[in-house]
Amino acid sequence: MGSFSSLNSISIDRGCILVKCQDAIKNSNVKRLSTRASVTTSTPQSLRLEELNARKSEKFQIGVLGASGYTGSEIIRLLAAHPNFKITLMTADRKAGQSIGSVFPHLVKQDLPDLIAVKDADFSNVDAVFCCLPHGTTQEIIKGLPSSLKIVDLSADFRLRDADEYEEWYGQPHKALELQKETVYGLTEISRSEIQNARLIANPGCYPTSVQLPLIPLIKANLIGVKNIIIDSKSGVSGAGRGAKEANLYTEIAEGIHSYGVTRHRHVPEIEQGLSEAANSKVTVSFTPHLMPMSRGMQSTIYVEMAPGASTEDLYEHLKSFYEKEEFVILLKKNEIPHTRHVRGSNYCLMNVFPDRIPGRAIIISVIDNLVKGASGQALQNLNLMMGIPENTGLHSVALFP
Ligand SMILES: NC(=O)C1=CN([C@@H]2O[C@H](COP(=O)(O)OP(=O)(O)OC[C@H]3O[C@@H](n4cnc5c(N)ncnc54)[C@H](OP(=O)(O)O)[C@@H]3O)[C@@H](O)[C@H]2O)C=CC1
Ligand SMILES: CC(=O)N[C@@H](CCC(=O)OP(=O)(O)O)C(=O)O
Repeated sequence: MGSFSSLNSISIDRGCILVKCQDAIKNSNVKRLSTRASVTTSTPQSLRLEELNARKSEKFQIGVLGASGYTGSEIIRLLAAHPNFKITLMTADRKAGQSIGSVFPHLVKQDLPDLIAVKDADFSNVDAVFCCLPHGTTQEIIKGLPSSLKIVDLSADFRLRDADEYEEWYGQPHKALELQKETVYGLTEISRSEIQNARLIANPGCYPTSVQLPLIPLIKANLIGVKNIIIDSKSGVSGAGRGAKEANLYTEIAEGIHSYGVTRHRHVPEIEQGLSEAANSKVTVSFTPHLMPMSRGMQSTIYVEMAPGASTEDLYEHLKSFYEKEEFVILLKKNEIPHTRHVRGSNYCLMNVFPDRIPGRAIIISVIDNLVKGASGQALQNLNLMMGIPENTGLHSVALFP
């Protein structure tokens, strides 16, 4: 087992002891899964430290299914600086048989295995996988994986709890309903304790992440009404994946805004599911997504009715206290406008609340990088939790600016 050479500081963060060490992990022997250490007042501190010291030096073998796509390559980029996760298996479909450097030249220097087809993959030494595959395909593949594997699924296949709703929005019956029952929806800041103990995570969609992070706390606190929520969202083109067709060509997207999914987009039921759970009643929303001429980034501008007597100041103060201790969700100073260029390449969600000209209404703006907090970054946050290591491991990169 590997070990840290020195222990510098200890802190307690969201129920976990964080141990900061000066040196990187020295050895890279592979250990299998372990659980997260929760702090209890009855636990002898010395024992806990030993356990955490051991855990911080553990290495886990990671598979990336769909490594030749945008979210797969983003996982590889993030794991390049991860001390505990080593990618030992990578799959592709049409690109199976190729090296990662031939598919993504920016990754040529990474020490990684070649891409293989899922059917040829040996999972016997793999501890956990990120599934970065198209929805529909994913459920069949996950069904065939060993039940010992921890899985973070970036597709939409396990996000909707209602099988009929899945069929209605995704146009085919769900084929792995038994797995659906054990799935935890991985909006990290909202469901942290369930995620820690989960085996299979449905990583949220990018639009639903940008919308639910501000709205769920406000709905739970009864500060906004659940009627007349209007969501106007904009996404970078990478949101459509690397296999995107004509509609995503440079000539179609550059120098313009492209609305799509008007009146019907498959993220509507996912957003409504999360908000309805927060409200304990059925919530419906108006949602229109747009493609913007940028590679990555996402903004949701959300128009809400405030609860009788509530003010934008109340909404602001509630979000401030709700996210005060969170590393990746940041409520900006009053009047500061969130911009997508301030989250490019980072796992941050920036948000703010503004008064509407119409009395009783408020405008909320939230921004994320669709490939990071909207996909691979949140997926890594979740797997860190599932493996019992600090949630922010490998997620320290600040935004690329300008
Ligand atoms: N892009 C984004 O911003 C976000 C995406 N997501 C979701 O994450 C998942 C991956 O998205 P993204 O990376 O953008 O998609 P890409 O189209 O960029 O990549 C898809 C990957 O899946 C592989 N693949 C395709 N079909 C099959 C198949 N039948 N069997 C096995 N492997 C297959 C591809 O291999 P090959 O290259 O060889 O064809 C590729 O590696 C999707 O479900 C997407 O909806 C979620 C949040 C945000
Ligand atoms: C720009 C663009 O095309 N975006 C995708 C959503 C990306 C995403 O989050 O998709 P999943 O739900 O599959 O994870 C879309 O609108 O379908």
